[in-house]
Amino acid sequence: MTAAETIVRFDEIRDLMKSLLPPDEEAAVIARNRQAQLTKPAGSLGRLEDMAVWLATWQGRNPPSVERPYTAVFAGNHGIAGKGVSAYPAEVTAQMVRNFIDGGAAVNQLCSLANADLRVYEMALDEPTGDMSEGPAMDEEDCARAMAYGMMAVEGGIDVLALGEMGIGNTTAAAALCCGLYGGPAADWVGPGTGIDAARMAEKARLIDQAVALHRDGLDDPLEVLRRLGGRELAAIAGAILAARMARTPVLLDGYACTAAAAVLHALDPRAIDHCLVSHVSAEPGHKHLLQRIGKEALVDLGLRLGEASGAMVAVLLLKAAVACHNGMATFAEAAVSGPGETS
Ligand SMILES: Cc1cc2ncn([C@H]3O[C@H](COP(=O)(O)O)[C@@H](O)[C@H]3O)c2cc1C
Ligand SMILES: O=C(O)c1cccnc1
Repeated sequence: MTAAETIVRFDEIRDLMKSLLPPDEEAAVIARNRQAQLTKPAGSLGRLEDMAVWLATWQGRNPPSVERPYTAVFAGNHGIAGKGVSAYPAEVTAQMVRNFIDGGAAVNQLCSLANADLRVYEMALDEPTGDMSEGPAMDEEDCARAMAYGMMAVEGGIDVLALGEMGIGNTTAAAALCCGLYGGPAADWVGPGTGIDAARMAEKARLIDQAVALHRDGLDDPLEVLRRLGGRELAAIAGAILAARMARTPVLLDGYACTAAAAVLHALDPRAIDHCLVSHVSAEPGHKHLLQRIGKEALVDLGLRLGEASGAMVAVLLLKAAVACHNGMATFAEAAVSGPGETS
């Protein structure tokens, strides 16, 4: 495999996409069989059962474990933020990075609760990407390097990788990625983000429509969509998802911005995000449409619209619940409990 630190071109990313590890079907069968023997009516733990089987399948081992969750939050700044698309100023990105380091953000509290290591990856915050409504957000090297940076965040020995982002203006980038990948008017994909009013939301959509029109000749290629309409933190998320696949590390995606980054890989090859679960459905309205496009159902709907991997961390807690039951419960035989239709 190409060493991530040397990647500067999309062709190198395309090469990596050719060697996606398949699911470990043997691990999946073992986990599913175990679920069938545990002391509960068949299927009664619902999606907790699926989560345990998913974890075993993509970790490629039984029993699956969630002792070492790792949370990566990528931070980037966006040229389009200068056009008033967010309720908050661009400085907040760097200020929130400081807050993450000092332990004061929502994601810090959730990581403490889940016993997860949190790492924040700052990506050239003083040099925002280009304004997509006037030109490409990034050149190929900047975008490929951002993806490679995300790949390097994936270390060995991680049980599950929770991904998140921080970047004022990035719900605009997320909506633009969706428009670029799936088409439709931007109004179908935009939302209030940090809390803009209807007039600013209309302007947000107008700017995205302008950007998509400007870049229309390059939008057949999902990596070009990412380069022209995305952002560094979103490219890094895509890179981290890809590297996690190579490392047999299951991934929990966060909200709209994070899923939009994953959708770029899905557009390149629908199998590329099979090892990812969508943690929650964001209150950002485009997220629901996006989940339909990529064929995934979120674990929960809590009305979150924060980002930072906050929803992914709630999902880590659910995953811990799933694994505790899966690994710790007695089987019918062990507990001498009669199975369905058995008489004692
Ligand atoms: C204090 C604060 C903390 C945040 N944590 C995540 N976001 C979230 O809001 C931003 C996206 O919304 P928009 O596109 O409207 O700018 C991202 O940085 C995202 O992670 C935050 C935003 C703020 C203001
Ligand atoms: O769902 C998200 O990713 C989201 C929503 C609002 C603000 N920031 C992120």
